[in-house]
Amino acid sequence: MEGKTLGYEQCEQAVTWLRDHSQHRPSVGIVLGSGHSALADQVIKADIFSYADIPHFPRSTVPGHVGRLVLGELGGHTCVVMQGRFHMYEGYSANTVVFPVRVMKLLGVHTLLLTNAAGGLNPEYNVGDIMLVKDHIFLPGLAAHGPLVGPNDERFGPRFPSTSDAYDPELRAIARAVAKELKFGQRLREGVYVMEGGPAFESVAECRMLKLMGGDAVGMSTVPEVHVARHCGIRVFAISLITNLAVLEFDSPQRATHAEVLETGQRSAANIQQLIINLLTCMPPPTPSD
Ligand SMILES: O=P(O)(O)O[C@H]1O[C@H](CO)[C@@H](O)[C@H]1O
Ligand SMILES: Nc1nc2[nH]cnc2c(=O)[nH]1
Repeated sequence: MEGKTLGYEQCEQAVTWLRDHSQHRPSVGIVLGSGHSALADQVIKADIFSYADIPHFPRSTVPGHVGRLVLGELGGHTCVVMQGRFHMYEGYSANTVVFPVRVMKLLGVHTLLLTNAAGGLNPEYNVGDIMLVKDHIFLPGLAAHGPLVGPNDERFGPRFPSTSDAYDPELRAIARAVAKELKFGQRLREGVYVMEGGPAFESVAECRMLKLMGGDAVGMSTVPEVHVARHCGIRVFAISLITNLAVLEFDSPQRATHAEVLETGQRSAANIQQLIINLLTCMPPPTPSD
């Protein structure tokens, strides 16, 4: 496990560097999941930085995560877009995984949109469906392997944040309306995302357990970022692209592969991009209580 703690001062140093290198002052953050990098190509007046050049930023090690931060305009908002995220299974601590979200906060971001690739646990789901995340089960977090474990820095937020209201209902309602306009029909779902640690895909018994627990989709990311965003008062919206179906039958020949995850991501790129850009176009600023 990589051990350096990235705190407020390191966030400030990254922010100073970004402000020195870009005129953009983003109010919306976007984190792109496995195979979703192409959305960043839609950003206009883009300033593009390799993670390797930004102070304290970790490196992307997973195929489908390009490793660049893009600042510019998208859907009428000034955005900072992560073309690739970090995962705990890469050997990064939870604190490191969420560093960019805290940098976003200090950059002035008030709303965070997250995408991920996930396996469908809900038997009604099909590959290519898009699930609005309405809640999560944070398996590592329940065992105190989350980004808020350790000394609490009150400059970011309180010791005991609530998470029962993590996924903004107003943004989900707008996304439902946008999906209707785009004629997504049954491909638009709303459900519970389970985060497990990875990197192994689940066994059959594990998939059955996660489904019984109330999970609709399973992945290896997103919730650490959500915890930290909510801790520092950022409004959150998240979607899962169902890239594969969880294997729920013993002796099934079906296997999850990262290649299938990336292929489905490519095939569904246009839908994800339309949904996010139209959501941004319709998105009001947050109310003062957010
Ligand atoms: O959650 P994102 O980053 O989209 O990626 C998902 O896809 C990868 C597995 O194929 C894992 O990293 C899983 O978390
Ligand atoms: N854990 C997990 N992560 C995924 N990411 C994309 N598909 C899957 C999956 O089936 N399981």
